[in-house]
Amino acid sequence: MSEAKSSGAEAKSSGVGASNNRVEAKRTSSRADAISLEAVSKVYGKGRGAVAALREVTVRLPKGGFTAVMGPSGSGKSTFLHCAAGLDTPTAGTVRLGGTELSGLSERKLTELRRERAGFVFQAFNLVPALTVEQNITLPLRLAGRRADLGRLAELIHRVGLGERIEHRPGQLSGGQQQRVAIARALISDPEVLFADEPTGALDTLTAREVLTLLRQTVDELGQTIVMVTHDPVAAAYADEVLFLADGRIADTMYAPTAAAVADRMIHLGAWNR
Ligand SMILES: Nc1ncnc2c1ncn2[C@@H]1O[C@H](COP(=O)(O)OP(=O)(O)OP(=O)(O)O)[C@@H](O)[C@H]1O
Repeated sequence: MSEAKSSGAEAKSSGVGASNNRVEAKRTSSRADAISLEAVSKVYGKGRGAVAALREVTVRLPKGGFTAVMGPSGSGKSTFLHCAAGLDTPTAGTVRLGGTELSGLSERKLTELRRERAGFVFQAFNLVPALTVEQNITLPLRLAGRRADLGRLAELIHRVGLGERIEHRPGQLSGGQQQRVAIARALISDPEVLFADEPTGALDTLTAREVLTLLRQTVDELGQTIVMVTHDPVAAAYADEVLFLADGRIADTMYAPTAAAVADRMIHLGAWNR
């Protein structure tokens, strides 16, 4: 993130009142939604042992937006991401990905939708050790029985800065390089949404910033939509919008976040009390 964005965002940092006004404006906005959740609840288990991980969450995420999801441990962030991405099924409510309602889909259709319309980046990179960088990046296409668009492949390899490394295997790369391969792999099928679960959780500060800058560039230059779960206020400050979850509900929304404002909000949510 540039200093200019950082200081500009500081000035625009929203209090709860300001953010509510913006939420109001967004509800009437005509921008198409990449994802929408309506009254989504998720309960794990049954009876007295049941845990409500999400409680009637309603939110719309615009196409081309970068949304960070934050909240105390156990607040429902992973469950939110998994339900939004069709990796988990809500107990109640409706999830739409680009207008397609997920609840009506068979497991086979859901798998197809995830493969063709969503990209995933995880904390642990999840690359295949025996495959080269290029083979890892094109793996989702091969699994779908499709050929790589060579122009897109070259553009992505250049974008993630791994032009010299395409024949290398993950074990020969640094953590940051591996995560950049994972990002290229997630983008190769031109997904409607890139879902990232703690993408910088295993990286040192400097490498994390490079990865976050790369994610930010895909939003600014390719119009990519990103939803990213993170514990890190600095990472959240790369997003356009931060959703704060607390006890399975959206407790607040912040636009043009700064690390300081996000950290402050997290302190008020009691995120770091223990
Ligand atoms: N498979 C499961 N079975 C039972 N309870 C679960 C399951 N998955 C999550 N939970 C519970 O649901 C709640 C929300 O969990 P979730 O993992 O979504 O939170 P989180 O905000 O991502 O947490 P963290 O920051 O610690 O990763 C927690 O109380 C958790 O224990």
